[in-house]
Amino acid sequence: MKKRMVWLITGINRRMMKLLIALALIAYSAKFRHSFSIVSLILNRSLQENGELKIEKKIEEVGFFFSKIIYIFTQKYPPVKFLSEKDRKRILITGGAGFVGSHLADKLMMDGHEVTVVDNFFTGRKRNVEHWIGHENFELINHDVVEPLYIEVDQIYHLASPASPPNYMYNPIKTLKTNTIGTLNMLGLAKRVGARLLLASTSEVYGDPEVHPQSEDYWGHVNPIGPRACYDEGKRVAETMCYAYMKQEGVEVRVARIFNTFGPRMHMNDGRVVSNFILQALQGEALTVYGTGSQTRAFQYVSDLVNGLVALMNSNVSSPVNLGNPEEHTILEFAKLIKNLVGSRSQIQFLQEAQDDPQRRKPDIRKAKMLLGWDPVVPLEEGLNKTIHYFGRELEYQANNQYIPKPKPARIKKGRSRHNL
Ligand SMILES: O=C(O)[C@H]1O[C@H](OP(=O)(O)OP(=O)(O)OC[C@H]2O[C@@H](n3ccc(=O)[nH]c3=O)[C@H](O)[C@@H]2O)[C@H](O)[C@@H](O)[C@@H]1O
Repeated sequence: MKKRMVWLITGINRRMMKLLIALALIAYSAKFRHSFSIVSLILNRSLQENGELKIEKKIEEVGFFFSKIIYIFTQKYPPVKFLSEKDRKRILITGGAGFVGSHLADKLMMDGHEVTVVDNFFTGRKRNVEHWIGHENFELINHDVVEPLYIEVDQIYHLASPASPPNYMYNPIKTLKTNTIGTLNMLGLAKRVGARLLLASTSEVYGDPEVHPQSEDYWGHVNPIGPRACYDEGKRVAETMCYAYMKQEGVEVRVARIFNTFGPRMHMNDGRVVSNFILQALQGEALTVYGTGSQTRAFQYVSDLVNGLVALMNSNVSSPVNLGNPEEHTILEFAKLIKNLVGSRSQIQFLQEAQDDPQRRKPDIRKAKMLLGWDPVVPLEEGLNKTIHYFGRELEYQANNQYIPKPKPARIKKGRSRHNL
């Protein structure tokens, strides 16, 4: 009997507690007095008409309604698709806090996958992925791929490496380690967990090409001991490693040869031509053209590249595929275009030509078109305007933080060997 009484009292208390908590929650979440008075009205009427159970039900309903509204208004992440367990993949992006990696992370997250970003923040930045931090499908790991990594994943996008010439030349040994040991580690991981690996290779494997435009069957023209070799040769051996793991261990590999890419989230001090010219034009400084400016490049917007990477990863094409926009321009034309789009009065200044600078570069993308159904769709000017807008905002941000970045010149770190190899 005593036991039953205790049970009854605690039962009532539980119910009362629930009631009080629900009321407190509603009062807190409704925030606005007006909404709160409506809630009280509903509650008062219910109190008179129904018994305690009905009130409780009503409170739960109202509470649920408000929590839904609050969820909608306080949702801090970009919208994410729901994928069933069967379709949802666990995806690792090495270098995922970098320029391309962070855009890829956005796409895969919004498509509903579970994304793990690994970055050593050498050129990547937390700011690029901060909008996902705390999301249940997202994880950010501060890790250098030169060290082994032990996680369970289905797909690996291996992007980790500095990609801008001044950055990769800054510490060539580290660039080599990242592209060789780092790639071996990721292939080892892919083998252990049965994941598919996509290597972000580069148009630089073609070196200073003697064939124009460059198709995937061209073997390239690379100086193995020049200043760019740490990157060119590092990526070439990374490709070799992929195919060794494929043949010997049965690892599924995909190799994307990425041509010049630009867009928001390029680092202000990146040192590549797009960021340098935009920054110079916005700050009214001279646009620095290396050499005569007659060397050519073809620039693709980052969203096109990301779509190509995902299409390649999910295709059955294991041989290398070029991803780039074939619209070719001289660097001088490009300087004039950016100056016009910014509406800048900057001069154009001709500086010494960079050593081993590829003279002509343009992708042959017939393979990607045919096998992936992929084609770049963002026009150059549209992409540039978006990038200019982004850099304008970045300059404001930096100014508020009392830091005005300068475009990075193409030179090797002070104190290191300056021998011209
Ligand atoms: O943008 C990219 O995605 C590519 O950038 C670099 O390749 P590169 O073509 O040398 O890129 P930039 O440094 O942007 O140079 C492009 C051209 O502009 C010239 N340049 C660069 C910077 C500058 O201030 N002025 C200037 O005239 C360079 O000499 C070069 O001829 C990387 O090596 C590639 O891996 C990467 O894929």
